[in-house]
Amino acid sequence: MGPIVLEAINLDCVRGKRRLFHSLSFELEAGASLFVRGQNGSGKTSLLRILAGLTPPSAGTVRWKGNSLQKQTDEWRRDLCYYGHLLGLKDDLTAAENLVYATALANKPISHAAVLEALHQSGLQGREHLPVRTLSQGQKRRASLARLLLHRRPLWILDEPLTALDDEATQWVLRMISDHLRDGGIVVWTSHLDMPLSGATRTLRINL
Ligand SMILES: Nc1ncnc2c1ncn2[C@@H]1O[C@H](COP(=O)(O)OP(=O)(O)OP(=O)(O)O)[C@@H](O)[C@H]1O
Repeated sequence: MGPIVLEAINLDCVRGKRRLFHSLSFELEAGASLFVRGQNGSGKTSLLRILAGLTPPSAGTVRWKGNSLQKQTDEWRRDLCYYGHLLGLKDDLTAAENLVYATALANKPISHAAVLEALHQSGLQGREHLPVRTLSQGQKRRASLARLLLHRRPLWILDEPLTALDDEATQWVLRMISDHLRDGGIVVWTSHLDMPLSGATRTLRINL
C-alpha cells in the first residue's frame, strides 16, 4: 500500500436528469482537508458518499493509498470513519453503550474508561448512562461524533457535522478536526457555516 492519500479522478455525478458535477479531480495527502460548500441540492452529500465508496460515481475513480476503492474493501473499512445524516445511534441504548457497540462492530473493542473519556470530551458527562432517545438533537450528535475519538482512523468524511451543535460543541468538533489533521489524518467535510481551520496544512474549497 502506498502513502496516505485520497485521490478523486475525473468524477462525474448524474442524479436523475441533472449532472451535479463533472470531471472533478483533487488529491488530499496526510494533513490536508477538503471543505465542500454548496447550496441545498448542489451535490455535497452525493460527493461525500462517492468518496466514501457508498455510491459509485457516474464516471471517474476514487483511489485510496494508490488503489481504487473497489480493490481494497477491508483496508478501506478499517481506514474510513464516515459520519452521515443518520447518526448511527440505537435509541434504546445509552450513549456509552452506543459507543461500545460501535467500536465492537468495528472490530476494535475499547475500554469503558476510554468511552467515558470520549463522552466527557463531547460534553455529555452526567448523561453517559441515559438512553439516547432521551437526549436532545445536539446531544445525540455529540454522542455520535465522540466515535471519531475512539475509532482512530486516518480518513474522516463528515457530512454536516456541525448541524444542531451549539457554540461549545462546534468548537469541540473544530478542535478534533484540527488535531486529526495535525496528526496526519485527512478530513473531507461540509458545513453551511464557513469555518476557519487552524490545524489544516491545506484546505481546498469546492463550491458545488
Ligand atoms: N438517489 C437519488 N436519485 C435521484 N436524485 C437524487 C438521488 N440522490 C440525490 N438526488 C438529487 O441530487 C441532488 C443533490 O443531492 P445531495 O443530497 O447530494 O445535495 P446536497 O448538496 O448534499 O444538499 P443539502 O445541502 O440539502 O444536504 C438533489 O437534487 C437530489 O434530489
